Amino acid sequence: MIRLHEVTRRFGSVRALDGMSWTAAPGQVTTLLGPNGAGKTTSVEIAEGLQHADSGRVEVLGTDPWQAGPAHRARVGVMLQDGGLPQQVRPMALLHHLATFYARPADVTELAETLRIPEFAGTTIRRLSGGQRQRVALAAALVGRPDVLFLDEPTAGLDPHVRRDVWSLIRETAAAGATVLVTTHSFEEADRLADHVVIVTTGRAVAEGTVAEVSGDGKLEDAYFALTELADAG
Ligand SMILES: Nc1ncnc2c1ncn2[C@@H]1O[C@H](COP(=O)(O)OP(=O)(O)OP(=O)(O)O)[C@@H](O)[C@H]1O
Repeated sequence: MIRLHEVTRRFGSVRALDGMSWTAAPGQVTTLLGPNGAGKTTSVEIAEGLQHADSGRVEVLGTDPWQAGPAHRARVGVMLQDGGLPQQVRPMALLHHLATFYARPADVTELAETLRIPEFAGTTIRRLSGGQRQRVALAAALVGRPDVLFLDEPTAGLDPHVRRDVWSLIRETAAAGATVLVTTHSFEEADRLADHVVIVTTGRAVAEGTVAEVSGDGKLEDAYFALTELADAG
């Protein structure tokens, strides 16, 4: 479970988070949608324990992530946009190495096959294409079989086959009981994946619920534009 309640975070005069509240439940995919600068990355980094909140309450797996120790962090998987991967290593060597950090890691061979990593297993990470690198970053986030998984735009730049496989892998991860949080700018991705949608703008959540609840009688896209334009005007 991830829970943010009335969280604030300032950078100088910028109020990145201005009373941000949302939740993400186990066994569900929650997608966070919102314009550039709305506060998605800041709220996710706070939930990951990489940044602290100025005020408000943050709880992940029953713990304040900023105070949490290594046992908590081992239960959390993170996929960052630019990967943060070592450059001179081949993908399988990296994944086998990461698996040794966990008590009950995923089956590395199976995980790699699902993400079609064997296609480029002989290439060092430095020489991979953006999409290939992203697949390795996703495998790295999943190898510890995390209870909470944070994915930042997981399918941006992926080809349609791989995107479809990544979507089913994300659904399977949630079906196995994990709390999965996905930030995205894709309405299609939110429609396909989300059990729960949160729309954020100017540092606050302005809607939260199932796709049907948030969309009302129209499409998710229409609700998004109405809600984010309304908040900007206010
Ligand atoms: N370290 C920082 N120093 C100064 N300002 C920051 C910092 N981090 C974030 N901000 C500001 O806080 C606001 C929210 O940024 P954030 O990265 O959370 O937005 P986002 O919703 O993730 O945007 P995007 O869709 O572009 O990734 C922005 O105005 C951003 O410029």
